[in-house]
Amino acid sequence: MNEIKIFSPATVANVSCGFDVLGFCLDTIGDEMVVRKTKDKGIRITKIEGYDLPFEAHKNVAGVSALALMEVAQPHCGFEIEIYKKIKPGSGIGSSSASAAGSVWAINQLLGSPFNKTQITNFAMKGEALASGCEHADNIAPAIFGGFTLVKSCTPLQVLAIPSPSKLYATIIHPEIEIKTAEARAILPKQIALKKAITQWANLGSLVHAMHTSDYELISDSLNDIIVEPFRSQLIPYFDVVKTESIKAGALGAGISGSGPSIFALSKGKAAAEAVAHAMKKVYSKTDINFDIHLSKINMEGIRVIKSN
Ligand SMILES: Nc1ncnc2c1ncn2[C@@H]1O[C@H](COP(=O)(O)OP(=O)(O)O)[C@@H](O)[C@H]1O
Ligand SMILES: N[C@@H](CCOP(=O)(O)O)C(=O)O
Repeated sequence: MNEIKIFSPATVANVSCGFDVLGFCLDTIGDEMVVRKTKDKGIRITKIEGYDLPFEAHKNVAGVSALALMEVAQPHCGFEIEIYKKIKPGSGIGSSSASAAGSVWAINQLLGSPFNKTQITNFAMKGEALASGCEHADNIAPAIFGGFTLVKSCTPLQVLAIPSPSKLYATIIHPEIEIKTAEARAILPKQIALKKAITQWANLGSLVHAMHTSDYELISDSLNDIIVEPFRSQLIPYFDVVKTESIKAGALGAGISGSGPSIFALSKGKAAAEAVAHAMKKVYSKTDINFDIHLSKINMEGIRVIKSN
């Protein structure tokens, strides 16, 4: 195989109570990338469509993760990368992760799959660190493993695949303001009160249990974030109204997607997710903020091949 075209999905990180550890993979929104072998060694980004992003490999997350893989793999060829960007950078649904994960996933395929998913995640984290200022894998892991993932540890990297109930649907609204992940991290407190930590890890534990047992009521009861959301929600206009209206419309829960400004809701079944989309739209329609909305089932496969030759 000399060339591969892939779909690299958007992802929702944190999922309310799982800051930096929990995430899930979306099905209906993602970037496309073409990666091909070249005789010249090294990584070249030859095309970027959709958004204005750096072409220099060491400044683009797709290049940084690819270079990390190359350093270990030392292949006898190089690679050129084309990025067809559909996920707006800074939208909170893993735009940088889709590129960072996509390039290494594709190169691994072209090299005959010498690395496993955990190793690919490790390389991709190097790219993600360029965008967010630190290595976190809660977007990268669901893009590579699919479904819901829990990052038990970053060093050494340990990713757990969490099952999810089959009727779970996500609704995402993206109000068109940009929040850089690095900036949304900088406003967070360095220390938290033990009492709050106890509530948060109880919610995370019960959410993971609920996913294993397909207990939708417990999912609903666990989707709370009392640590990060109070700070970041101030950066998102009408966040509280969108959240309240989503839950009134039938969502199991709603919260900030990644570092925002996108807001996600989880619902039981497509009809409920559509009702939530309607309620979310209604809020921003009354303002001068532009938005786009996505409905998606949980993508259990993660990154996938569109074509190869
Ligand atoms: N291939 C890429 N895709 C997206 N963002 C990239 C890429 N390469 C570098 N970046 C930089 O990463 C930042 C966006 O990342 P981030 O703030 O984490 O947004 P998101 O939450 O959408 O991932 C921007 O500063 C952007 O210029
Ligand atoms: N855990 C990270 C996730 C950032 O997600 P993104 O989609 O906004 O890049 C954080 O919350 O900072």
